[in-house]
Amino acid sequence: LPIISGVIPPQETDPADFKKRFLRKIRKLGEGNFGMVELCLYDPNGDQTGELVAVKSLKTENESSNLRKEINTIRNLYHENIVKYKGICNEEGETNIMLIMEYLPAGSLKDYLPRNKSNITQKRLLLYALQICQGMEYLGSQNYIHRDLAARNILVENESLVKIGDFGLTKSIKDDKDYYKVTEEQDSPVYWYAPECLISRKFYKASDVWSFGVTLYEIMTYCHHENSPPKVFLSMIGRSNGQMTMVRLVEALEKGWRMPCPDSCPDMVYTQMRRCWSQAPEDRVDFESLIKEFKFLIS
Ligand SMILES: C=Cc1cc(F)c(CN2CC[C@](CC#N)(n3cc(C(N)=O)c(NC(=O)OC)n3)[C@H](F)C2)cc1O
Repeated sequence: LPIISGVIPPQETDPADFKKRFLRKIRKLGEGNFGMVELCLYDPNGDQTGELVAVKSLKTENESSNLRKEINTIRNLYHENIVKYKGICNEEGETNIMLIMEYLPAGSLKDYLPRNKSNITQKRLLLYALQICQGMEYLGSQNYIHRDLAARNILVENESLVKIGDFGLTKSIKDDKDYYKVTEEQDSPVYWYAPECLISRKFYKASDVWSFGVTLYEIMTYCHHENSPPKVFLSMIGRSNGQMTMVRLVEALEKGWRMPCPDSCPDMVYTQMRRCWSQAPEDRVDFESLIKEFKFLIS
């Protein structure tokens, strides 16, 4: 039979391969040390019928190895509480690769909670806490340590679903060690860091549990800027210059000082925070136990 004329088989195109010429920058969503995340319209038909995506790119090229590691991390993560990888844009040779992710217009909990405080119940806050623990338990099961868990990196899909949205500092601990040793001097989010991270720059999965406790504190205060962890710590340790701040923070934590129970936060929830903030990593609760606790508190 002659080939039916006029029927051209669709070109086999890889949906994860984004062409730079079809990416239209709309606005910046965030800024990091070495790069940024921008809202873009991917519009191959050139008629505004394309889809909105979040694009992470680098300011300088020398960080591309970090971004490549982040891409290889997020592309292999499949969980409802982890932001979806969509693909990469990798043209003009190998230099400036870009990570394309799904766009969640409601933004992070840091944006969402203060704006919607009046119609978010405490039970809903505990649902978000549960979902973050479920995403983190999955991340740990893949032998990754997040190292930057905070409300600013949790995205809101809708009022009943949140996702871990950024993996810029995530490290794999696949080989023999059970910790990651910080090498680069990032201006680290010290107020979310466990003592062992501040003292020996070692990150364990239990260090992510500590950061989750700080994130839970943010959630229970609806991310109100007056109660932000930096403000609360600085009000306790007093203002000082950069280096001294770290020293005073470590001293306060070693003396057992912890952030106080936020107003209107139930004791049973504050108890979970304190279980995340045990001085020794091995004494901290794990995400599996936290999931059971939040399921009970929500039921
Ligand atoms: C190069 C490194 C680097 C650069 C950065 F800008 C940041 C900081 N950035 C992280 C991604 C971010 C917050 C999260 N999670 N976000 C993602 C979405 C989305 N996928 O929709 C979104 N949406 C939104 O704001 O809608 C109104 N915000 C926000 F851009 C901050 C971290 C970095 O490591």
